[in-house]
Amino acid sequence: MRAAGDSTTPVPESAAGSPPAPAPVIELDGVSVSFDGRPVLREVSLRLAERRIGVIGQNGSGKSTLARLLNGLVLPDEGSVRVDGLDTGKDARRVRARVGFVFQNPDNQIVFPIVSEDMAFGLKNLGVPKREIPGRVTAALGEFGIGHLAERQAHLLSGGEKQLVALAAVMVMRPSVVVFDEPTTLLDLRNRNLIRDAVARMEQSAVMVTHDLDLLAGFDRVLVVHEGRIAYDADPASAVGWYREHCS
Ligand SMILES: Nc1ncnc2c1ncn2[C@@H]1O[C@H](COP(=O)(O)OP(=O)(O)OP(=O)(O)O)[C@@H](O)[C@H]1O
Repeated sequence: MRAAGDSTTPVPESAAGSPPAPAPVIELDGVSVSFDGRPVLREVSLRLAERRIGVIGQNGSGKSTLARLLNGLVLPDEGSVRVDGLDTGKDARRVRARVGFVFQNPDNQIVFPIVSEDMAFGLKNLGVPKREIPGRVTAALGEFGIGHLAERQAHLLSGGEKQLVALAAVMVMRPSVVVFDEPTTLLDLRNRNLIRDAVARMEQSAVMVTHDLDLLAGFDRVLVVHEGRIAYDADPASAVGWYREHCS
């Protein structure tokens, strides 16, 4: 087990050359969640402050529910979740501005027909001045090497292109942490590697739920969720080793 904040991974430099802001602190305190009276997460307490955190575990163990708690998509039945001190239930808007969420299926996330319109919509909602929006959209698409998709119809893109657009649409909002729920499940090897490399380059913090254990190489910390509890919490090699031994 390791304490939060003892990462030894070098912190990436931002595009401007200045070090990024410190990773936000996410605190879960005695969190339990049930669906239809069935417990899914049980008394989970965690302090998450590392830049790269993986979440692994068997199907149905509670990983997505844990991920959704982090930006208030799911609220705890008991206990609390705080992001830099903001309660995910009471301060939902401010929490969502800090914590972006990339869904497994980008179709759940892309709303507007044209890629640039979809990205602009999120910025308008955030209250970003109109004159700044095109520049931010262009920069975010360029960051992921998909500037050429700006005027394309989102629903006609390939699965990998859609996933990159969904990631850019979250990143354009400049969250300080991005939660990924199985972002590579629908992708071929090339696009899976594109996502892996994009995540590695991100200056923001990332929490990633995945069954693709190789994605977690170089992460600071990996949580193993088992039957609704954090069964193991360690560096990637130890956590993956524990998971293989106890959960296969
Ligand atoms: N909104 C919901 N309503 C009812 N049950 C739910 C809901 N969300 C999740 N569950 C149930 O909670 C349990 C945990 O689901 P969760 O999606 O968190 O698991 P997971 O570890 O992410 O699984 P997987 O690896 O299969 O994606 C499952 O039994 C699931 O059916």
